[in-house]
Parts: sequence; structure tokens; C-alpha cells
Amino acid sequence: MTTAPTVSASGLTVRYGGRPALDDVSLCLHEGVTGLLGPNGAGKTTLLRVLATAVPADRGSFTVLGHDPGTAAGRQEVRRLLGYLPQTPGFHPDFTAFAFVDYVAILKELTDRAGRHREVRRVLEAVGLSDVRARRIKRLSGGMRQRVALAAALVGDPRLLLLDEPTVGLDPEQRMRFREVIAEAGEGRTVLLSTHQTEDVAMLCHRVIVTAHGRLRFEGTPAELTARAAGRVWSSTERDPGARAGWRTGMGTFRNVGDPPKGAELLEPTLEDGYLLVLDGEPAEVASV
Ligand SMILES: Nc1ncnc2c1ncn2[C@@H]1O[C@H](COP(=O)(O)OP(=O)(O)OP(=O)(O)O)[C@@H](O)[C@H]1O
Repeated sequence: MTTAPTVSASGLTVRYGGRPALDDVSLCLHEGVTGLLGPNGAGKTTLLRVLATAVPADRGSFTVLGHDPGTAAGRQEVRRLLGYLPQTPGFHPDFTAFAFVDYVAILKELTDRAGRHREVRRVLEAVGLSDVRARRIKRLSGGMRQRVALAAALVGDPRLLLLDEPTVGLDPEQRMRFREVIAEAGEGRTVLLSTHQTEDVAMLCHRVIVTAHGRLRFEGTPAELTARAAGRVWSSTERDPGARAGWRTGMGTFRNVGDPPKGAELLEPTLEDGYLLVLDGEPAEVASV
């Protein structure tokens, strides 16, 4: 990648009660969509909170397009460049979808009323909510509320978009719609997408980061993550006790991931297989995704 990174982070560490939620994480994010995978408690939300300047790092530093949030002026610049969809977005339920996104647009310093309203209509259209923009948030479904939160993150055309599990709880059609919007947002902008959906990463992302126990375990392309499982996925009629993971498929045969026995019938690996193998060696409660 030849372009300068949007985000450069070095040694980011956050501790809660002495335990590291984020442990010496260094990374660069470029334009396009980067997927952030990791089991529960891996530190994904903590990393997004730090980059969103919602939580300060105990150690380490980062810049966004050269601005250092370690200073008050730098933090203000970084916040101007950000769109953030937190894991549990907060709404005032009596707001309409339009009024809520408009409120966020005002906080984002879009002061010209007519231009701001155009922008609010644009992002509501992008997430497919134009028809219900006058409906109160308390009367919207969970998936629609998630789309309101995405519209609020998109408003003002941020250069860096931080999305914390945006497709959780969405039906397949809505997930597809989200993918379209996120892919579009990744054109000319930098998107960090935290997710448990390896499918979303395979379909959307040009880069992928895997974390566990607050540490970076992998950084590369989805194809490179998938390649970690090349020659390590095989089919058998019984569950192979030597497999790292194995399950009966709908075909009645077992799909095993790990170190295959000699002569095993090898299968085409997926990104999820690569992910499982990257987590291999983690303590069991973390590795059992
Ligand atoms: N405010 C907090 N106070 C204390 N501990 C916290 C706090 N926030 C996170 N942690 C702990 O830090 C670790 C990382 O949590 P984090 O929410 O960043 O993980 P995650 O990868 O986003 O998990 P999930 O996939 O379940 O959302 C966990 O052990 C969590 O319990």
C-alpha cells in the first residue's frame, strides 16, 4: 500500500483493574474497509473506543491523518474526522429518525440548516430509511434503529468510520443492505468494522485484524487469513479426535480443522477456518468461538 495511513497506532494499552483489555497494540489503517475479528473480550470495543477518543489509552499513542489526540487541539481535529457507531448506541426514543440524525449533525458542526437537512436526508436515504424518517425511534424495529445509528455515524462524510458490530441482530436482507452501505463508505474513506461475522469480513474487507486477549494475533488480507488454513481442513466420516475443531455438516460427513492425518481428503479452506487456526493455542475459553 503506497498511500499514507489514516490511522497510525503504536503500543496502545488499556488496563482495567490491572488486567489489560488492550495490550501493546500497534497498527496502521488505510483507506478501505478493515475487519476487526476476535472472540468475546478480545479488546475490539476497547480499541474502537480508544480510536474514537472516548477512552484514553494508559500507554501508547496514535494519530488520525497526522492529528494527535494526546493534545486538546489534536483531539478536536480527530473528533471532526470521525464517525462512530458504538456497540450500544444511545437514542432519545421520542426523537424521530430525522430529528436524531439532525441532532448529531448539529454536534458535528454542520451549521447551515438547509445544507445540514440535505445531508441528513442523504444518509437516511443511504441506509434505506427515507420512508420512516418522520417516525419516532421508539416505534422503529431493532434493525431500523441500528440503521439510524449507522446514518448518524455517516453524517458529515467522516474520513474515519468506526463501526462496532453494526450487523448484530439484523436479518439477512438487512445485513446485505448494511454491507452495501459499508462497502460504499469504504470508497475513499477508512472504515474499521468490528464483527463476529467472518462472512462479512470475507465479503467486504480489504484487510483484516484478529485480536485475542487484547493482543494483535494477525494482520493481513482476507486471502492471507484464509491461506492460514490451506491443507488444514479435511473431511472424514467420524469426528477426527486430532482436529482443533470438527463438526458434522448437513451432508452427514465431518469437517475438521487442524493437522490432518496422512491421506486425508482435504477441503477448500474458508476465512473462518483461518481465523480458528490463528486463535489456536489461545486458552480454551477464548478459542471456543
Ligand atoms: N469499562 C470496563 N471496566 C472493566 N473492564 C472492562 C471494561 N470494558 C471492557 N472491559 C474488559 O476488557 C476486556 C475487553 O473487552 P472489550 O469489550 O473491549 O472486548 P470485545 O472484543 O469488544 O468483546 P465482545 O466481542 O464481547 O464485544 C474484557 O475482559 C472486558 O471484560
